[in-house]
Amino acid sequence: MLRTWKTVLLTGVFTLTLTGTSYVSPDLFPTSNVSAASASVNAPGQLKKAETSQLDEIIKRGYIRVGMTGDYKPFSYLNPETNEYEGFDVDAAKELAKDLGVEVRFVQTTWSDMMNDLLADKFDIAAGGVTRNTARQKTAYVSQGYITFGKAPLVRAEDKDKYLTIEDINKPSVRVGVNPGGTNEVFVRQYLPNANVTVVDNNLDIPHLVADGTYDVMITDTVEAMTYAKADPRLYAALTDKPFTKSEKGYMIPRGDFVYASYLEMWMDEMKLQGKFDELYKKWME
Ligand SMILES: O=C(O)C(=O)C[C@]1(C(=O)O)C=C[C@@H](O)C=C1
Repeated sequence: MLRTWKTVLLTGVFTLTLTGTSYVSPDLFPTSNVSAASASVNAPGQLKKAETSQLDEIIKRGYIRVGMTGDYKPFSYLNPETNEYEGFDVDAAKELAKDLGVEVRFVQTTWSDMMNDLLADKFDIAAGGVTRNTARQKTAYVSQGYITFGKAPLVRAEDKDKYLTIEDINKPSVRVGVNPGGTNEVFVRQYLPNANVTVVDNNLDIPHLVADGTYDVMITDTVEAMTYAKADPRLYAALTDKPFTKSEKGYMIPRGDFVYASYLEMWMDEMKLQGKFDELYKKWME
């Protein structure tokens, strides 16, 4: 389903860094948008005591609930044929569960709902290509990063030299497809106000709609652009070596739980130290 650009309402501001430039951009998850009911689950500023850590609850429960959108290759993909989640962060979540000695259960969310769903205790951790940013860190706990990437254009192969700057894209004649609620939309709203933008609810549709000529550009993360360009010769991932922005992916858990956060950080340190994230890069990104 397509939605017009004007129907999207996001509020608030946060600061991002565009290669060498500081700028202000809409906040994806402003604290004011968090409903009172969900915020009371673990409201900002409310510190949990070590003995009530969510880490213990997960272990006692016997499974960890991992929130994912399933629409973002190669990090998380809900395969409609098998109804199973696949991807880098699906494998990482299974490793996390193994390390905890519990089962893993995936809970579907959307980029627009992810923060509220986390605060409403629908899952224990948000994963699947979540971009680290200080806006999110104000409301949840965002882990260390595990991969660096940037925003760049995914275009048709025949247009490989056509959309190499913001100015090339920011024109009424350029049709841009973007998913709602994530950092792609933040970027497009901030930098491409003059482009002909359509918000496409299903992120998985956009690369195909670029390939078939419905849109000219998908602004997305370099990792995703490369995945689609590799799978479809009609597509080209531009500027992968010098993207418009630079960010990292991480995981989000409720804030104020020192025991759970420390565990997550040590598990990530170990994933790096033991080369397990490297194995996942090779499997999903090379
Ligand atoms: O919001 C985020 O953290 C994301 O990185 C998710 C996001 C986005 O920016 O919209 C990233 C790329 C995908 O195409 C879809 C979702």
